[in-house]
Amino acid sequence: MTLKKVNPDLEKERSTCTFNIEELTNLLDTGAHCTAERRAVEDKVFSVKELKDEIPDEFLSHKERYENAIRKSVFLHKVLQETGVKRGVYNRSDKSDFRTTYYSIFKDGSPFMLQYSMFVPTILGQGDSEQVELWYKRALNMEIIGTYAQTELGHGTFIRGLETEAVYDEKTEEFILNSPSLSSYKWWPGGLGHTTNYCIVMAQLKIKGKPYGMQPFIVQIRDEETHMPLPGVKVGEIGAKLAFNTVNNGFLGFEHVRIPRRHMLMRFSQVSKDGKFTSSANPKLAYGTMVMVRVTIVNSAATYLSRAVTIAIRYSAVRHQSKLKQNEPEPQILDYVTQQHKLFIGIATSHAYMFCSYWLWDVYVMYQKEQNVGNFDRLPELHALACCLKVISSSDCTGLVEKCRMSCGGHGFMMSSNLPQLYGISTATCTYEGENTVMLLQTARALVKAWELGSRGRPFSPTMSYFAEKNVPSKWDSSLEGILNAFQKVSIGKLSSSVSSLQEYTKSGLSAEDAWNKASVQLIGAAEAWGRAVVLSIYKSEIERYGQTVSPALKSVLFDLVELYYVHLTLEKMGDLLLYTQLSEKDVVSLRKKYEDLLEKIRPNAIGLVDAFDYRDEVLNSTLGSYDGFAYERLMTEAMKSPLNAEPVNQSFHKYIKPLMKGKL
Ligand SMILES: CCCCCCCCCCCCCCCCC/C=C/C(=O)SCCNC(=O)CCNC(=O)[C@H](O)C(C)(C)COP(=O)(O)OP(=O)(O)OC[C@H]1O[C@@H](n2cnc3c(N)ncnc32)[C@H](O)[C@@H]1OP(=O)(O)O
Ligand SMILES: Cc1cc2nc3c(=O)[nH]c(=O)nc-3n(C[C@H](O)[C@H](O)[C@H](O)COP(=O)(O)OP(=O)(O)OC[C@H]3O[C@@H](n4cnc5c(N)ncnc54)[C@H](O)[C@@H]3O)c2cc1C
Repeated sequence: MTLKKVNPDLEKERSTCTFNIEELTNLLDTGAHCTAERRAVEDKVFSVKELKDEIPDEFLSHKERYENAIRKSVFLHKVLQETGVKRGVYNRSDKSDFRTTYYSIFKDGSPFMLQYSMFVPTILGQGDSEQVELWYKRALNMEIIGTYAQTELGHGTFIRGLETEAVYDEKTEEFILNSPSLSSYKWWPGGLGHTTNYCIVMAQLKIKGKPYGMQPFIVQIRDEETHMPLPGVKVGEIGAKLAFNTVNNGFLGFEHVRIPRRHMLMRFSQVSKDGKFTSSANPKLAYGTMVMVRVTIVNSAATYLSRAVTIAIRYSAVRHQSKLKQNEPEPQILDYVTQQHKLFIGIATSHAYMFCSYWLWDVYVMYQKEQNVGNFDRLPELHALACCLKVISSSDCTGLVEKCRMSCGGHGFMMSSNLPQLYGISTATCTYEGENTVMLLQTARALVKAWELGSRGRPFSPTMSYFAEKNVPSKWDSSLEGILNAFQKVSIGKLSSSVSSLQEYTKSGLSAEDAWNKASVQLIGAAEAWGRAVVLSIYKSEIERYGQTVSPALKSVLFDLVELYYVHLTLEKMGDLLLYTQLSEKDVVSLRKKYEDLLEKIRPNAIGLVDAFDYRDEVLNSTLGSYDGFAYERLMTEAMKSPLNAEPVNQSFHKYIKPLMKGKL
């Protein structure tokens, strides 16, 4: 099929863009040098023919998909090694550490994913210098391939309830790993099924019968030559899932498997040869990898959404349907304001979380530096931020990815659109690395503690400082500052009500735990409200900061999106605002008009805004979202790849249908 260069609809759209697309790309990539570096890596990666799929993945069997994913993972590793990309070392954004490039090769994840995302970072974060020297090099060279094995069949959320044991035997200076029950089997770790030969096992340390809490151990599970499971190791794959079907998530059980003492990662806690335990300065340091991954999820969530919204907006610009005016041709569906309502918030939300993720990453890096000199003061706030922003970014972005899929009508249901797969990998972020409700409850725990300490005169940490302000009623103000203040009032109101309920429930005789459980719906509301106030504040302040360095044309568009985000959220959360602020019906009417004006203002820049995410066709992997906009041609080309289309009549006709038709069954 010969294609014209670009669909005229998209050509027209690109001509109405009011800002410099490259300037926005550089800003989103955290610098022009990051864009250049990313494009150079992409040029290299996408020129490798072995990394291209001849048959779409969805037409392969489960086993074939796994084998194909392994083949590509190996080629990709080689290419990334040649380009000098540091695997296992995170950066501020998915794009600048090439996660996005990496994942464009696998629509459903890679079996090496956990090697890079958690195995190597845990060695770096939890190993002492000697252990890092030994294991990091081996892992980087792929001499060993590992995963992070924490979750068990019986427990994921409740880490203290994990059952896998590591019992120290001082006679042999070894730990004995054991899985005492079916529910203690590790369940979920990526790559564990048939890919990894080592793993970090989080297990309950016991010395002379005394428990010392969960600690990380590096455990060999397969022979380095034959890849056979080692004696006492029971390992396999957990089966088909909603997504992540090429990640090779696995199960693992131990029958008294012995490992050397120095295989416990000992940066923070140590066990001496004679079985003396030295505790870390803060027992929660063993949970450090989870904090780091939660921080990175905020950017991943924004990136998944930016891919989905690019596909949906490009498709909406080339798709014509129905009639707006009787005597005119069918309009582009992007001209329907309801379509703009579904999609433009996707661009703004992606920006909001991207800019917040850069800020959060900087907070994390700052904490790391302080932690290295024994200062853990920032950890409680960082933990609360990582939990809460992980939750609202993953749930908002996943909801909007699904909205993007539905906004493409029937074609959004096609696997070749890549929207179902994007939904799959996005919704997984709501569960992994801490289930979202549980993470909100962790956030609420930190907020209630801060509130109670604050009421006794203790200072609030920076993102909670507004708790100190008196919640006095003031006139509604629709400026950005006014809306931010209003959301802070909602946050204070919800937290204050939750704390009152907790106090009332305990006063009425409930235990602290029962009171907490009874008030927990309110508590997760308070946690979410704090997260909203943080995101509104950081998104605005980051754009104000960048606004001073970018061109006036770009600054104006960036603020259109900030305003859209603010007004959209105000209308969405109207109930809360009516309860806790002076918002009136008149204000709502004028905000609705403001919202409609903003959609109209953003409309000419819609394609420019998604082009600025700078996703090559190979990254989007979508029949609907390609840069040239030839969606129908691509849909047909992909349909022809269905194995059923290889022959005009399928054998099942002769075997079953014909006898049925002839009444000969
Ligand atoms: C680089 C180039 C090449 C390209 C390749 C790139 C590839 C990279 C791809 C990257 C993509 C990323 C994909 C990642 C894939 C991830 C796959 C998934 C992995 C997992 O899911 S691993 C398992 C995760 N599991 C969890 O998250 C479990 C959740 N549960 C918990 O975290 C906890 O148990 C809890 C938070 C629920 C707490 O439970 P509990 O009540 O038991 O708590 P405690 O009583 O023990 O403690 C409460 C106090 O401790 C503080 N606390 C809790 N957690 C932390 C923490 N992590 N840090 C600091 N402090 C913590 C609380 O605040 C409490 O403090 P207080 O003072 O007592 O109030
Ligand atoms: C795609 C994917 C990849 C994963 N990869 C890995 C991996 O590589 N390594 C690894 O170790 N793990 C991995 N996991 C496991 C993951 O971390 C856990 O599934 C997650 O932490 C949730 O724990 P759970 O499954 O035990 O859920 P549960 O805790 O059983 O949650 C079930 C329900 O109970 C509720 N609930 C639980 N506790 C509470 C509470 N205290 N208060 C209120 N409600 C509660 C939850 O809100 C939820 O509604 C992965 C999971 C997925 C889906």
